[in-house]
Amino acid sequence: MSNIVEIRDLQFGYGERSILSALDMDFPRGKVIAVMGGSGSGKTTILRLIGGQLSPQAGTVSVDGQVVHKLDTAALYALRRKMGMLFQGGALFTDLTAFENVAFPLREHTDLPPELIHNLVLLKLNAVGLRNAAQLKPSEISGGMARRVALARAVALDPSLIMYDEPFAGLDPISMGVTANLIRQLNDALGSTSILVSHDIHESFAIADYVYFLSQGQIVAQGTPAEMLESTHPYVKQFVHAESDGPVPFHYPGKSLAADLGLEVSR
Ligand SMILES: Nc1ncnc2c1ncn2[C@@H]1O[C@H](COP(=O)(O)OP(=O)(O)OP(=O)(O)O)[C@@H](O)[C@H]1O
Repeated sequence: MSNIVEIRDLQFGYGERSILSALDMDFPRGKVIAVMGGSGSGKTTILRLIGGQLSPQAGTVSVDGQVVHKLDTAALYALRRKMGMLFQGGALFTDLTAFENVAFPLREHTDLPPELIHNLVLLKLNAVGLRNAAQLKPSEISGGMARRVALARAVALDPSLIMYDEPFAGLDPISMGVTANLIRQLNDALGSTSILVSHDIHESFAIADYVYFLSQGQIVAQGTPAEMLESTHPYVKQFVHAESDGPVPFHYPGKSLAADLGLEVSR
């Protein structure tokens, strides 16, 4: 099957509040796919549905040909083993060294002998340029380096699907570029598929093969980064060119300013 993840006619809400509706998305194998949209548009919720932390009210999410919400606990656990996840903020265990952080999933999910774990961890740290920082703790490295350790940890088990939730948040421009390039390199070196949830147009467009734009729980535009840069869709234009007003209004809806200032002429 050419798509590692397929979302079909998906409906999801928290309680009564609908978050995603009639959602269809494809994530082809080997690609880096960006899911973009404003705060609260439902991006993280999509990752949680793919990871099976949430179940849809209707429709399906399939990963590797299996409908996620129909799996029993053992099958879901086995599927999750194929997924790597970089959570928002990419929090590391603060009292463990970079080495121990990356070793953690290997010790948790495999019975590999210690020498092999040792070598695998050094290879992962080497891939993110931090082999020589193996014995440092998060408080002893920069935020950008910590994010790279978190990347190494996310790919420790050679996942076939890697999900990144806002991997560029809080990084300086140089670290952002380094992180973006690493996401692409790790994807291609491992032959995996990456889903990148981000607000950051510049970094995401630089490495993504395909982009989905999500607004109010629906896909409003999709295509290659080049196609999205040329798009005349009002939401995409507002997002890509960082315009303050457009389909996403600058003003929180409500009374007009004139009404609030008592200047509205009554007819
Ligand atoms: N556990 C929850 N219970 C109720 N509502 C929630 C819960 N988690 C998220 N929401 C709401 O669902 C909506 C979508 O949230 P989600 O985190 O998927 O958005 P997002 O696009 O990832 O936003 P951001 O970029 O700000 O992280 C938001 O309005 C949020 O307030």
